[in-house]
Amino acid sequence: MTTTPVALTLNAGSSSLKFGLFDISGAPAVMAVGQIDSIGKAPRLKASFGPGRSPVSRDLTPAEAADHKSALATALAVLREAFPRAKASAVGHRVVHGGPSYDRPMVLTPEVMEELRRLSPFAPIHQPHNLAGIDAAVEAFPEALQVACFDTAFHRTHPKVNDVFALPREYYDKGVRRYGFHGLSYDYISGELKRIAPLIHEGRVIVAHLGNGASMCGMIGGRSVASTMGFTALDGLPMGTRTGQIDPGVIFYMVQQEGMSIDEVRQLFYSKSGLLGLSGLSNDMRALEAAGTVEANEAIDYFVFRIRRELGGLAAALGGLDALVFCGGIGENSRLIRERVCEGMGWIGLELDRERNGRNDTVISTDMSRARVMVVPTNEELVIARAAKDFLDTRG
Ligand SMILES: Nc1ncnc2c1ncn2[C@@H]1O[C@H](COP(=O)(O)OP(=O)(O)O)[C@@H](O)[C@H]1O
Ligand SMILES: CC(=O)OP(=O)(O)O
Ligand SMILES: [Mg+2]
Repeated sequence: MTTTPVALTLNAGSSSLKFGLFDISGAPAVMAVGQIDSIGKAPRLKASFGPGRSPVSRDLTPAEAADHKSALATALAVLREAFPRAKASAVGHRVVHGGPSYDRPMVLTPEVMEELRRLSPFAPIHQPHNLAGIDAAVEAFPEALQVACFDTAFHRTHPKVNDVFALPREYYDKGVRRYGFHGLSYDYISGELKRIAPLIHEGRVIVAHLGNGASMCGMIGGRSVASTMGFTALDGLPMGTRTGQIDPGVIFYMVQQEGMSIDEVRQLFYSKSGLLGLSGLSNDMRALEAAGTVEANEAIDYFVFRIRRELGGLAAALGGLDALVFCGGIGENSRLIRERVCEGMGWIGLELDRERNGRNDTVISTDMSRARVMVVPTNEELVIARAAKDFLDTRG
């Protein structure tokens, strides 16, 4: 049996499971990363195992990933086959909701689990999967340290004005607040900026995490000041299947005039709207860019329009802008979206260099641009692995 300490990371999304295996004898070094997409529909596995080993990319049978639990079993089987002697000393979990009090990773105890279960209604398409992943991991690795890393934790530095809704005060005390999400991604980007662009890191930065879920975060000195997601991961930008910001009056209309139940409205807002709803075609930006239909183009127009609106709003909250950073599947890969977001944004100091953008360079603004535009691939798994290692180290 190997003596190398290893951490497993699990990141259960609404329809995907991302996993990583890290050697944590020093700074976490990736041994394997992978993901299973389209769980419960047409599942597909992708995994890579470092230099000299062939990556895997194959369709799974429906039974291999019928739900998150079976997807986890499949992922573990793939990892065991690739690293038969590895034994996880710690399992780090991405947990979307940490509520008002968790502002850093936590070791999972029965008390913490109970609090996280209580938060499930706040993140209905994420939290139950995160918790199911934890239960399954405890069963599979009973001796490993189980660590939760929260999407909300990074935003606990929000000033109160960015934390409240204009509701009677009692609801704030009950936890009805603007939490903000994608914090592991923002944490990673903040750390990367400190490493590769320390002066920018000290300044006013807007990070656009544009994936299937999408949000933006305004930071000063690498700390979150404001973000577009609020009480749940439904607010802010339109997403693959989520509405983003919407007049809450629409909910009353759907219930009272369309005769929908609250569950049906939830389904509609979380799973049938966003890019999918507007395009009538797909939640996948690649498919929309390729389609060229009026509806697909309108979906892209709305996505870009809302990003640009939030950019202006966040810049106002920060008192100016020193850099815009793109990350997430769309932010890291879509030249078109980046170009359209930055088009005509000279007034806010952004000037894109088309060639650099076309090459996916790290800096994609011109040398004359007052604010820098950057593409920084995010790495939520590494943030989780670091937290797991820190806990293991402090426990000796
Ligand atoms: N080359 C590309 N061009 C445009 N969009 C892309 C490209 N590659 C990936 N994407 C988009 O990225 C999104 C998924 O992002 P990702 O960050 O992996 O999502 P999540 O982690 O939230 O599931 C999808 O909409 C996908 O179409
Ligand atoms: C919080 C959230 O929206 O997460 P994801 O992007 O994984 O859906
Ligand atoms: Mg994501």
